[in-house]
Amino acid sequence: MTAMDAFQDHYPDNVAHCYGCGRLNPHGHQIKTIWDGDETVTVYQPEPFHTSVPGFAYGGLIASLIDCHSTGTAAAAMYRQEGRDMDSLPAFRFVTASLHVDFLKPTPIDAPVEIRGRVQEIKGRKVVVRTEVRSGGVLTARGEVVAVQMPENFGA
Ligand SMILES: CCCCCCCCCCCCCCCC(=O)SCCNC(=O)CCNC(=O)[C@H](O)C(C)(C)COP(=O)(O)OP(=O)(O)OC[C@H]1O[C@@H](n2cnc3c(N)ncnc32)[C@H](O)[C@@H]1OP(=O)(O)O
Repeated sequence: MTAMDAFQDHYPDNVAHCYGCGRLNPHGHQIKTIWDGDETVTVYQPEPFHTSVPGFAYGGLIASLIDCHSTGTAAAAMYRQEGRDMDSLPAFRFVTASLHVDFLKPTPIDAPVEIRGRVQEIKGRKVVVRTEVRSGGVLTARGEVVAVQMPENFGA
């Protein structure tokens, strides 16, 4: 892994189709998240069709960015805690158990959105990630995600 590889670049192909973060989903957001010290960062440029009120981004987009930024952060944090390379096996795979978003101000659609995350807690199979969303340096949303390692029988 190089310093600027995104976490999502290391997702195995069989879990790389997520609408928010899968690099193999041509219709998805394909977000890219990296470490910046103890924080994780995603920068995303909304598209004109992500409109809510004209000029502003749809809240569901913001929630989606927080969601996948946080599950990626959870995986990266577990690798970091264990001192393991993100391509090493067994792979850490996280899904969202809980997603909480506070929308503080409208998020402009015509400027890049920056999501910054911090790991609040790692306990067993659970990682809690807190995020802040900014546009042009202005805080527009806050998020908290509980991410849980995907069980073997996921979806059964
Ligand atoms: C990087 C290199 C490669 C890595 C490779 C990565 C691949 C990365 C995969 C890509 C994918 C992306 C994913 C995108 C984000 C989605 O969009 S994921 C899709 C939406 N989410 C889902 O469909 C999940 C559906 N829910 C479930 O399957 C199950 O409820 C869950 C989440 C697996 C949890 O079930 P469980 O395993 O039975 O959990 P359980 O043992 O009861 O609880 C474990 C802990 O979590 C807590 N918890 C469970 N549910 C909740 C809840 N709803 N609220 C709060 N806490 C909860 C429990 O309290 C417990 O905490 P502690 O008591 O230990 O403190």
